[in-house]
Amino acid sequence: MSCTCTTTSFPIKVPHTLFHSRKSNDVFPKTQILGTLSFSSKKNSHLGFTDKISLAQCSKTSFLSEMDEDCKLEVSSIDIPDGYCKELEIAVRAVHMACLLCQRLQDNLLSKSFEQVHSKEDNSPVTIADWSVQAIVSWVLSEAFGSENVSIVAEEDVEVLSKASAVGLLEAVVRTVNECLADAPRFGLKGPGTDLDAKAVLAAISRCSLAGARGSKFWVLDPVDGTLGFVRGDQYAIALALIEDGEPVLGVLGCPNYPMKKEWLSYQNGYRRILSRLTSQTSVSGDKGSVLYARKGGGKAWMQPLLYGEKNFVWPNSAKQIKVSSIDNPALATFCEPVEKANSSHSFTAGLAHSVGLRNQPLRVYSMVKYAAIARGDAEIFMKFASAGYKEKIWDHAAGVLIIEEAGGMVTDAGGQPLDFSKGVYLEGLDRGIIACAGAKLHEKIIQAVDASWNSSSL
Ligand SMILES: Nc1ncnc2c1ncn2[C@@H]1O[C@H](COP(=O)(O)OS(=O)(=O)O)[C@@H](OP(=O)(O)O)[C@H]1O
Ligand SMILES: [Mg+2]
Ligand SMILES: [Mg+2]
Ligand SMILES: [Mg+2]
Repeated sequence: MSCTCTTTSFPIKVPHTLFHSRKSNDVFPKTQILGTLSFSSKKNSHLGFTDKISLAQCSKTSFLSEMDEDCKLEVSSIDIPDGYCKELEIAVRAVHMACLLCQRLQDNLLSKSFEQVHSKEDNSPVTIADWSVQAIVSWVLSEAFGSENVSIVAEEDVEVLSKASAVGLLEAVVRTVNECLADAPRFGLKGPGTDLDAKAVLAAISRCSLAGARGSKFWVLDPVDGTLGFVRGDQYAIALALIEDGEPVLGVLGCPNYPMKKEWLSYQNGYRRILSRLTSQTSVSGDKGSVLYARKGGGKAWMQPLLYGEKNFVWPNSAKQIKVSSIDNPALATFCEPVEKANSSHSFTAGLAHSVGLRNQPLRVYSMVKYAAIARGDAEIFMKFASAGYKEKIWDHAAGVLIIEEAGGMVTDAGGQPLDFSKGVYLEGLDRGIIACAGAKLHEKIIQAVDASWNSSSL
């Protein structure tokens, strides 16, 4: 069964009449093709031939070579294989549910001491939210598609939770997971019926293994990206992507704290006090928080506001299309970058900004919310130049990259190459840094500025 997307904004809307002349080259602009096109040719108002072709052929006129003269193509439908529709819907429902959970957790984290924040071996923070979201998303995907059909790569593991000293922490995670899953029917998801015990919660977390990153099709999850931002009452994201044959094909990015005003995004603007007053109890839909998503080749990216109050989630929950900004003048463009200097060189990007002619102060934002800002048109550039030894993980980028690309933007490394999600857990071969842009003009200027200044940098 395939879902026939007759309203997709894929390079053409269907039904659609195309005039094809034998002299033209491509019938359609080159696109990432996912399905088949049904059409009939019309020559002098009588039907010539009908055909179903793989959309990959559309970028060549070979399939029209039999045409003996100019003709009209009546395109009747575009079929995108079902494999993406159901998976996208379940992923969005799960991330939406996890966003509301994290809002509640962040609200009460801010009202308590920091004892709920733990440190991992690499000294990065991990909280009840990270473990709980990983357990919940893992459980929901396995329930929806059968655990034998689901492979998940995710950031967290059960090492800290399994320690004898972590009994209280594990109990808190189990309680949090069950409270959230009890609400699953509100999101159109099947709940477990009875509470999961500690063993089932640990199994859900640990079934997400790094080994899955070598498979041909796997989910990749960052349960809380920007945990630092989460514990500081600021921005963070829940990032879920589906990777097939080394490329992200679905991207879902939950941004529970995304504010209604873009200037509130920036850490140094100190709006987190205002944001923290907009708690999950007092907020209404649209106040703060959204879920962004896209499917490869869909040609569109979408954003739905978080649900508040007792309303039930109805797919696609008043989603609206988002597009990158059309600003390509550096003097008007805004760039965003990580908050932590340890995660990206602020001095190097300041030099790039100066040489490219960027005038606006950088938006320093935690997590993949930076990707969301580009996809929504709230910023034009995201730059990250981590220290030489740091290896970027696929869960920190997969969802955001696809959403920006389907919103009309582009993401490459500093050499202009796409990020490579086909080499396991890390973005192997990344050339110097990550540059995401709303458009090619700004992107080209930044690439040139990096080349011009790299040798004099200490990176
Ligand atoms: N040293 C270093 N260099 C580069 N990146 C690092 C580094 N350390 C951590 N990380 C990963 O970056 C994730 C946070 O990225 P951000 O872009 O949000 O950085 S920042 O939080 O704004 O500083 C953060 O994601 P989460 O762990 O999910 O929070 C880290 O995985
Ligand atoms: Mg982390
Ligand atoms: Mg992360
Ligand atoms: Mg994380």
